[in-house]
Amino acid sequence: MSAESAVPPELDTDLDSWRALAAEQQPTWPDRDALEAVKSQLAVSPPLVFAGEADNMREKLARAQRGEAFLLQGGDCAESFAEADADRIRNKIKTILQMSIVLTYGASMPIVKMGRIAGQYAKPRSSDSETREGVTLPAYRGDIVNGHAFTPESRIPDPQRLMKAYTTSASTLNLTRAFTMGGFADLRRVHEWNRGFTVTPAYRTYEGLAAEIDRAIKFMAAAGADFDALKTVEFYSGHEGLLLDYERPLTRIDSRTGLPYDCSAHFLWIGERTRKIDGAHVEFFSRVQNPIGVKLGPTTTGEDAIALMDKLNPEGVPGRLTFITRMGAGKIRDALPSIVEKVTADGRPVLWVCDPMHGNTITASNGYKTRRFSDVIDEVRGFFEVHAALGTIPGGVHVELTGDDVTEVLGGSEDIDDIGLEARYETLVDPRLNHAQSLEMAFLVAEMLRERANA
Ligand SMILES: O=C[C@H](O)[C@H](O)COP(=O)(O)O
Ligand SMILES: C=C(OP(=O)(O)O)C(=O)O
Ligand SMILES: [Mn+2]
Repeated sequence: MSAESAVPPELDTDLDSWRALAAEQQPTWPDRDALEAVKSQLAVSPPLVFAGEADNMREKLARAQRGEAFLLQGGDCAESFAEADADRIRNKIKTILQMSIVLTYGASMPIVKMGRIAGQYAKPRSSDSETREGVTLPAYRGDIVNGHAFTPESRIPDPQRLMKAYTTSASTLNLTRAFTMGGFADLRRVHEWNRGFTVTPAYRTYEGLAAEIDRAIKFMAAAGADFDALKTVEFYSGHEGLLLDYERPLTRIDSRTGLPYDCSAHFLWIGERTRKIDGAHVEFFSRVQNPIGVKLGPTTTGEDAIALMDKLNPEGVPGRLTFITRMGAGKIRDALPSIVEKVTADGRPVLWVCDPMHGNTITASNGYKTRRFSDVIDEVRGFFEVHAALGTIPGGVHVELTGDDVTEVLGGSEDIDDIGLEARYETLVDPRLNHAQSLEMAFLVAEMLRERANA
């Protein structure tokens, strides 16, 4: 018996029901024996998260559903093994902490913080292959599958990468936990989170806000407040639940409840390309207890959304299901209302989150895959407008970003143009907001949240 099937038979059957269905976007592993060996190894490796943490997160997301909190999720489009180093992880965490403080302070709203981090290694692609200068090779599908280098050897799916994804996720999560629980995230260090970044207009605006927070904290200290609660922050991990050869072996039976949890992350989302109602991904994630997200692109209908609710959250458990809409700035105002209306009429709760990145991808004149900062902001604005018009709750944003000083998205206060993209275009798949653009976005979203609160 393989280690992967070392769970009670009745649950094993449930967790493997997806195997009878079509699983899109999976690699063809050439070495099946090596794959089975790695899956067995993963199945006996310690879980990366504790099921109780996923339950806590579900409760936090339920608050966001009710408009009592707001979700901020950010991180790379595709994490890479080579870049899972301390500096980059710290910059990413600092950027998300800074954004969240801007949102908390600007909108007087608790922020649920989640990275696209510690597992965001598998990528769905539009095409199975990539052609450069007449040479065609299999597409890069994320570091968990194959290498980014454009050579035949590197593009062969290698099962050993599953184990490397697990160990790199473990070390990334370990450092993330150290930063967020070990004193670094203490609210009294708000200034320090800005150190080391390039001085931009957003950096200066943040300094001003940090000074105000300092003054408020000093005032509260003088008034005798107890600051123990400010020392740590809850930070959750999330990634696209795409590669079932990874997610299934990391799914464990929780000893407290006897129920299955995917212990590769707190939160898993199903992508736009794999959300078919009768597909393997929706079937698999319907069986685990974690909070689950589904990306909804512009072709989604209200009926699709209800079918997903029937399958993924039939009982309407608060916090269980998040719809991450990614329509495009030009489409959201037309495409979103009918979906929200249908879901609202159903009555079961969902958390509405806006991904303003994936519907706004364009190709620059010099060939770079990019996005306009103005389109990103316009999509978030459209998202807030639609929810305001319908009296529903815009509950969060989901963003591709990095703490590094890259040049991948057009615009922002540094006004990056087509040629400017050439300076530091480093992403492996999709363009990310850099540090300054991430802060600018947080200031703009804080304003939108404030307007909503005052409406
Ligand atoms: O991150 C999202 C998708 O994996 C990505 O946008 C697909 O990109 P592609 O169209 O270049 O394959
Ligand atoms: C693949 C992604 O998005 P989508 O499924 O929305 O295209 C992603 O979030 O990287
Ligand atoms: Mn992406």
